Amino acid sequence: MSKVYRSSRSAEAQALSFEDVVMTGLAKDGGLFLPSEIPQLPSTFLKDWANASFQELAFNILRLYIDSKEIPDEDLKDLIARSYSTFRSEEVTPLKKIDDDLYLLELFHGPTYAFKDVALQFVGNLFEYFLIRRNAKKPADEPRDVITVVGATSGDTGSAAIYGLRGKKDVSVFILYPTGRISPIQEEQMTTVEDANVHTLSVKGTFDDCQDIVKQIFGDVEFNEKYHVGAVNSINWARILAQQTYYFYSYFQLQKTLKDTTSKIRFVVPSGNFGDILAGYYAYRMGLPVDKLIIATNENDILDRFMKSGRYEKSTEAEGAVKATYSPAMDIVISSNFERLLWYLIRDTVAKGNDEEAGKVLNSWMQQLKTTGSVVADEAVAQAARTIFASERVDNEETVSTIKQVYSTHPEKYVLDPHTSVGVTTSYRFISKDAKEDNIKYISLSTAHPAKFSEVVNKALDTIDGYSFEKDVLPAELKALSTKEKRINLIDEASLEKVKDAIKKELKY
Ligand SMILES: Cc1ncc(COP(=O)(O)O)c(C=O)c1O
Ligand SMILES: N[C@@H](CCOP(=O)(O)O)C(=O)O
Repeated sequence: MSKVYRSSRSAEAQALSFEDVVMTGLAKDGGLFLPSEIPQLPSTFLKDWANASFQELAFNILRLYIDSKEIPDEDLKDLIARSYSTFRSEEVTPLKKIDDDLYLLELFHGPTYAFKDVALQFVGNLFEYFLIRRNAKKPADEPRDVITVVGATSGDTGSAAIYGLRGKKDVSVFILYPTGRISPIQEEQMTTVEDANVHTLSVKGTFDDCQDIVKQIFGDVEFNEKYHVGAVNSINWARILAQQTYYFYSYFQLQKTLKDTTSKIRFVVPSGNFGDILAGYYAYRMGLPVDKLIIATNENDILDRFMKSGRYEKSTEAEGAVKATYSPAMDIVISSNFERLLWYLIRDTVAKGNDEEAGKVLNSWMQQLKTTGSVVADEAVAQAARTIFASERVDNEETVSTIKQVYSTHPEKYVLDPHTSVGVTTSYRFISKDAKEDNIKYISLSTAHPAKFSEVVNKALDTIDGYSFEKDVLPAELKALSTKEKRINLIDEASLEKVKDAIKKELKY
């Protein structure tokens, strides 16, 4: 059972608790925290867990990673119950049949209509739980423990983090987003929240610039000591952990629908920062019978190129600049969580099972990536990735045409969001190559509600008779946002100092 965490870049194992890892976010050496051993599922889990609710499954999985001395059973159950009581679907993440071989895992039934809610509702409650416990032990004359959350978003993490943390005592939230590169509804979701502990910074630059500034803030010892910086991005291990539940839940849901336990199950995941699919990798390593994890990228295709060539490098076009695509939340060049996967792959191959050596090799690769923009992985590492992962790249035109095709052929006129469409396009490419006797079923992750991306959805569907965005797609709750006042704080340059100054100005200490 894994209870010890280490940094992906450090040679030394650090005996860190789950609480340390969650509250610290990023390791001091710039690496990501990961469990050195991945816990294994009980041998009877396929039978025992098959009929569990989402909440029961979440408990079973989290319990394998979090010691009951750190969070007792009763408290963990309460955290889980509160985190998923805010979802509009009783199942939390229901499965929807699209075709005989294709199912959509709808992850957008939380407060902000994006998959991030599944983890960030829980992470918000976790921060609060740890802070209440820490402060309860403090004498009245000592300063209270606080946390200053600093996060970067390409649109969805920001609002999900804000809705997970708004109004929470001793927590301040600062979300950086790239000016003009998120959808209007995403900006409204973040900037219309009135709680005094919530702040947004619209930064002139790309998501990668924002993510880079956030990582630099974590590396700033003085700033960190004063403000106690915390992470809501998927660099925070708790995000990856909480996302594992829906792989298990959908696996069992599909098995029940199929009544044929011999089917192979593949997950297709629209990917950017690699946090969502990485949760699937942990589920697989724990023992969930997954046939393949398929990475679906948009035209920002660093992950697809790695899978095909073993080279992890920024695009050769325009010095690796990010492209603005129809699936903007995935407009990311460097996928921060890919580092966690590389650590396991390196350890299992070139480092011959040695944790310290894996950290050393990965550290040198990450330095090389930073300085030259490119790393060539050992063939053994690339091969190890290919044993479970596959990938495809989807362009804007295909994204739009799949939205149109699914709407036109599905009996309920199902509307995909553009990120989900990248996954569905990828799924159809695989399905077209499968033989019937392969007996493969695809679960494609639906990562956001289509209403968040009106421009692309309308581009696909506007010419179809009878289609109406307002009537068929837009929930009243999101429609109401446009009438609220936005608080926009512009940072005119992607500058660490300017962001730090903006945070200091708001916190006033
Ligand atoms: C709607 C949507 N789909 C897909 C992704 C990609 O997920 P990940 O960054 O975990 O790979 C994101 C952003 O993270 C997103 O917001
Ligand atoms: N697509 C994300 C980018 C941040 O990714 P994260 O999973 O690391 O928080 C977003 O929508 O903000």
